[in-house]
Amino acid sequence: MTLLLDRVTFTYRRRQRPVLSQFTYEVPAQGLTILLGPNGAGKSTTLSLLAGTVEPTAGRVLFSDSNVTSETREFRRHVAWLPQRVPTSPQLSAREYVAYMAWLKGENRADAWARAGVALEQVGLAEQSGQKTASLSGGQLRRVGIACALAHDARVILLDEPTAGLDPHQRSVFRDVLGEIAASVPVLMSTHDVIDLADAADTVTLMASGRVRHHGGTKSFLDHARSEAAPGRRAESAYTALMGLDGSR
Ligand SMILES: Nc1ncnc2c1ncn2[C@@H]1O[C@H](COP(=O)(O)OP(=O)(O)OP(=O)(O)O)[C@@H](O)[C@H]1O
Repeated sequence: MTLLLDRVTFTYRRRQRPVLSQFTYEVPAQGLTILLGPNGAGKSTTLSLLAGTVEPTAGRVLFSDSNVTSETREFRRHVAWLPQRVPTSPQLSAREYVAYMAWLKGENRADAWARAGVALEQVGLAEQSGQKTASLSGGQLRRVGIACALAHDARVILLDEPTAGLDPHQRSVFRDVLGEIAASVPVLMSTHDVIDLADAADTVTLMASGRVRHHGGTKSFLDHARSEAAPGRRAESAYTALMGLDGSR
């Protein structure tokens, strides 16, 4: 599996300056990659382009060497995508909703229903699976969205700030789930939870102003931390140093 942006330029309507310009980025083919960066860095735009939900102004999005814009159906079957705002159907129960999304991704009805049950269990929502999505909390809805990403045969999983709105316990549950999933399917996720997740990631990509500022294994990211940083603060310290927020750039 390869999924990449090849010299992509992207400009939002009614904006003059492109958010991304001649931007090339390949999703690492294995493990968990976290996409870090300040607000407005271009993380969501990058993920939306990789997910095929927006089209580049110029350049190509390639999935296993096929141009995504021309192979959209096949591509959507194999790419799981959780946007920042999880779209739901309030009249459906959590399980019906997840099963419906899996069916849209090409699972047959029986498999979609079975997989929805397993995915909701994975995200700790087994007890709420019969509840209408309209009655779920924001954090629970986010977990329903994560379950949708897990309920079909994805070859790559893209998650835009999946931990936003989760309480500390659920964040740690999610981290464990993610570790299990990323062992077999590559996962790229954006996050602001640097401290929580940098240690769990295999690869860290740091974006700023539409460019990759740092990309590499987690160790090489953490090596940028100040030597006096406490063990629990190394990721934050590395982020600060690489962003030049400590006056080093
Ligand atoms: N729908 C839109 N229309 C116009 N401009 C947009 C739109 N969405 C994002 N932008 C702009 O594009 C730039 C990149 O935004 P993007 O959401 O990709 O950043 P981000 O790194 O995901 O930020 P955050 O951490 O706040 O989610 C920002 O300047 C933002 O204001």
